[in-house]
Amino acid sequence: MYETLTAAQMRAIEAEAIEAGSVTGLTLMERAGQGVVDAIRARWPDRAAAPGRALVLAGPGNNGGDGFVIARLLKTAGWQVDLFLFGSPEKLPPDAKANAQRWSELGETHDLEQALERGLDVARYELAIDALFGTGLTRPVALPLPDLSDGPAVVAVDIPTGLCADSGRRIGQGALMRADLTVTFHARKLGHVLAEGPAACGALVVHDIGLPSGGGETGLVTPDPRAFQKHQGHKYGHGHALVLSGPATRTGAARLAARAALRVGAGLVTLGAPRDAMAECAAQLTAIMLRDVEDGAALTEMLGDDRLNALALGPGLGPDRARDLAIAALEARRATVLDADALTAFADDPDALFAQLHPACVLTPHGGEFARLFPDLADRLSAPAERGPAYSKLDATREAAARAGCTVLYKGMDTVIASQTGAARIHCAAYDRAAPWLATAGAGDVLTGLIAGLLARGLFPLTAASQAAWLHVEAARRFGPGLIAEDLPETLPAVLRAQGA
Ligand SMILES: NC(=O)C1=CN([C@@H]2O[C@H](COP(=O)(O)OP(=O)(O)OC[C@H]3O[C@@H](n4cnc5c(N)ncnc54)[C@H](OP(=O)(O)O)[C@@H]3O)[C@@H](O)[C@H]2O)[C@@H](O)CC1
Ligand SMILES: [K+]
Repeated sequence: MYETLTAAQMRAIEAEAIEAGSVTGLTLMERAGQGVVDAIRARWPDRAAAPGRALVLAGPGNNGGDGFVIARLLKTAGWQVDLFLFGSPEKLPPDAKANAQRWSELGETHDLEQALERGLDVARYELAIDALFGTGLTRPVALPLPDLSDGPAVVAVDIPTGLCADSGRRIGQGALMRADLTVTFHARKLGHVLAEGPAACGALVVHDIGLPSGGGETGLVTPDPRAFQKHQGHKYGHGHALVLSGPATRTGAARLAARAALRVGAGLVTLGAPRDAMAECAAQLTAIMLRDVEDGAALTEMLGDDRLNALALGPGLGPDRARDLAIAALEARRATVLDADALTAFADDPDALFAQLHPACVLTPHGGEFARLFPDLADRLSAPAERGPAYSKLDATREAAARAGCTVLYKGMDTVIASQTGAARIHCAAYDRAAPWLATAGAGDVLTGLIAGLLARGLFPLTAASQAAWLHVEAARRFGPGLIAEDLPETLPAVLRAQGA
């Protein structure tokens, strides 16, 4: 699992290494600047081989200090470099000031605000370095920054200026410098993987500057093959998932979920459908079993069979059936995934749901469902972020999980999974995990089924939800263009095989 850091955690790691005497701030800054120049060379070898004009925008802190290092290294490599500083050279912190001094032996330091007033002609540059603000950004950037979108290749040092490193949100209505390439140091920050981060960063490179690992608390989900491997044994040894279906003509969502649960390795999967939907479901199912579950009372009776060890309900149920079944399901205290209508059904009284949830449950809301159950958290998340560190999707999901008393998987390109104990993971479907074809009808139902299947196999809720999120995206990436929800369970065998399952 890759760790992600907050700005404060990154500062603490850096300070500890410097205090221990293992490295100096100046060395770290040099390594950071060198890392950016190396990444530029790797990404644009043609431009690096025939260096043109480069624009370096440096800020008043150590991000600006990195900018001075980069200006020097680019100039030494043959680029014509123009450097503009926001703020005064005398007020730079010590390491940045030392690098400003070294730069002054090679080129001039122009005043950025004056240049912007006069009008900065960005079209003359092939490369622009954004070293204005990094992890130290705490308030909106009050600068009329030039639009670089049609001009030079833009490289953000550490994080695009204007983005909060802890939330990936834009601070205020201030400027946001979108980059083609972002080079960060030591580890990803939360802002690279949440909210607007991935869209603003372009490609992301993490450059090692020789700091010890550890210090972060939220990891990015990576596959755990042990979660997928199937040990020898009877089918009942791999669990029995029950997926509840909606009425006739609305059974597709539950059937998709059931198929995903079976493909991910649950020993048995049963679809529980109301009487009017039995014929429709029977015509569609083979390996998946079918039982008549008319209402909550019927479900309670059925759950007398304790081999049914994981439930999935929500997709296609309709709110009334969803509420009735959810109450019965939660009373039975089984591992249970609640999605879609099973969340919306409690929009008028979320506390009634929270009172019944227990630690073996997983809620899988998308943005709208999250707002219905946790309106105050959603409001905080959508209110403009005036200061950094801003309230993040990670903060909101953690609070939601604590309130619900169970695991919450808050869907999105930046899926956040948190348990009621505060443990959390992020699955970022961007950069080398981008899965644009996953935005398709029914994909969420498949995710519900994957979680239920892994719960049936005995995984803990946080692990089941995290690994399901990874499998879901991996299947979409493997299938690629033209993907529809039905393809996801069918692509799973190849995904699992590749993971050594
Ligand atoms: N940590 C590490 O290991 C390494 C870090 N390195 C580099 O250092 C960067 C972090 O440096 P940093 O802490 O000096 O912060 P940075 O982003 O340069 O901001 C500077 C100051 O600006 C201020 N300020 C804030 N918002 C503002 C606004 N809107 N408008 C005006 N001013 C504003 C605020 O000060 P304030 O005014 O609030 O006192 C803030 O402190 C990091 O991103 C990386 O590039 C590398 O060298 C390698 C090792
Ligand atoms: K920056």
